[in-house]
Amino acid sequence: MASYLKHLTASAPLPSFTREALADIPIRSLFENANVSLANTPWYWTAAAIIGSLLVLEQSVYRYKKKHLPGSSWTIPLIGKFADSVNPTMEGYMAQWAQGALSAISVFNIFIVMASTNEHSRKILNSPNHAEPCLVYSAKKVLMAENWVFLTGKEHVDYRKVLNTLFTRKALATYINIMDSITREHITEWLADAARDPSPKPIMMTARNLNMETSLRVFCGRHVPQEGAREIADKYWHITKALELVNFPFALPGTKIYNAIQARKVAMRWLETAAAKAKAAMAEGGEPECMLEEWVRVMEQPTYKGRKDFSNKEMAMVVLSFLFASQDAMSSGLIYGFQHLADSPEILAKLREEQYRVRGGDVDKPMTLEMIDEMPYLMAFVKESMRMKPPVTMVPYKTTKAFPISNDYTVPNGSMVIPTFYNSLHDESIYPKSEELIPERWLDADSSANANPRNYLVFGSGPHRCIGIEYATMNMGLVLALASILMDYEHVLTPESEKVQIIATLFPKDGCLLKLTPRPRP
Ligand code: HEM
Repeated sequence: MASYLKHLTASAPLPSFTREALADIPIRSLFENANVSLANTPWYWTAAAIIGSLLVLEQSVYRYKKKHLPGSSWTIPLIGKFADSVNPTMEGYMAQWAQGALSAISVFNIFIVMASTNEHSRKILNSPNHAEPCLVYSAKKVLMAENWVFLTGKEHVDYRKVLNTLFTRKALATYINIMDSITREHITEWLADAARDPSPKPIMMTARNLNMETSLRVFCGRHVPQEGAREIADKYWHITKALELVNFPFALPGTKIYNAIQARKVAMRWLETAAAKAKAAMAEGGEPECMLEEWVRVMEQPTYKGRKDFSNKEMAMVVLSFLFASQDAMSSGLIYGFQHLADSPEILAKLREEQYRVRGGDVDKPMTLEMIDEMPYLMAFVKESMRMKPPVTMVPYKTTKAFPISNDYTVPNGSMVIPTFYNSLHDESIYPKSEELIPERWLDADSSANANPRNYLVFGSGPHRCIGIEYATMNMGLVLALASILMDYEHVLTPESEKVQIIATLFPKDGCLLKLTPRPRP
């Protein structure tokens, strides 16, 4: 360290880049004489001068990049708004969005432009030549750098074409049987638990566990044994915690990232084995019963033109990416779905009426895609519930070149640029009474909600738009429908029920306390 500092004597002139950058800043006088020789100055003054210069440089670069955008006119040295991002709150985000269509912040010297309007958010999502998704820093370590989710441009488009075949209507028809039976098993367990202890309980983990088992079975079928499914579900929480927007960046033992990497290793072992077993099962013939088998079968078809040489590891990484992308968002959507229904008895009554009508009163009838087609109210509710509380409120992107995002502002290359969805989804001109839950707005073909699909950014937009939309909405609809005809559920309100907790996605702060009882059959 000492020798390093020795080389950095203040007798050296500041690099020209630095001088140019500093020329723009109001504290210029500090640097005007920066190239005077200080050869006789003690090293600690030299070090102090360098540190001081770097701190001033940090401020000036921030102000240079920020230009006229709203946002603090200076940034906290080194860490910036780190403290705010450790415990993000909806109120904090809303205050940021209220600053303007575009606003600036800096965290750990990463310059960030936040977009709060529909126009700017869509522009970011639909400008692949200027910006690409940048999952949180830890994501590459946790999901592995070679995972397809980190592909961009043509490579991404080609890979995604293959994966789109896993979400066709034919494939979804296979998955819905799995969803139906697993959901019924879980509801039976929930009711058995409630019979043993009728006190209200948060459904936070209950819903997460259901989603995890459903997804694992949909993706891997019988190829992940019960023991593996339990182990993945138990460890998965570590992955969720490591993927928060801001985290300690090094994978030292005991840190969230370290724990998440260990959890991923366990999951990958089971998922790779599942991919191998799915290939073997399809080689023996038979109809696909899960996504991995569907994938193998699609590749065998004569009409299939894409890649065929997917290794077990690659297939496992895709499943891992789906688990990662689905688990938190779908759980958030489901938990708010329960909360919204329990708090809106009129809506719940309409949803139940539709269920009994389409099922002819038979609550044991397994759900099919054709039945879902006849349940517009259910699906309108799911859509509206996520409009009110979008599970994902923002997705970080990074600029790959200078990005002229508006007439008077260009986001510098290498910045983070964040499209946000909340304002789009609560725009009073598109969604009148936007703070009210009104599923009917989606049932009227001429409503402003339906006339402006561009505003519905719950699943993003552009080349990286969510691949699992149909699967996610269908699963949420199915769970809420079955829960509503098989159970009565009462939401026990607490002072935290309306407060939002952000764990990557949004959740009610009290975890949504529900009191469950079996519902008499019609
Ligand atoms: C309610 C549930 C869900 C919500 C709200 C949601 C939301 C999102 C959003 C906002 C994005 C970013 C889009 C963009 O950058 O434009 C995304 C991407 C993605 N989602 Fe979802 N998602 C959900 C469920 C799922 C499920 C169930 C799966 C998998 C089966 C999934 C897989 C993915 C993948 C793989 C991507 C990245 C796509 C790409 O880069 O091409 N998501 N999702």
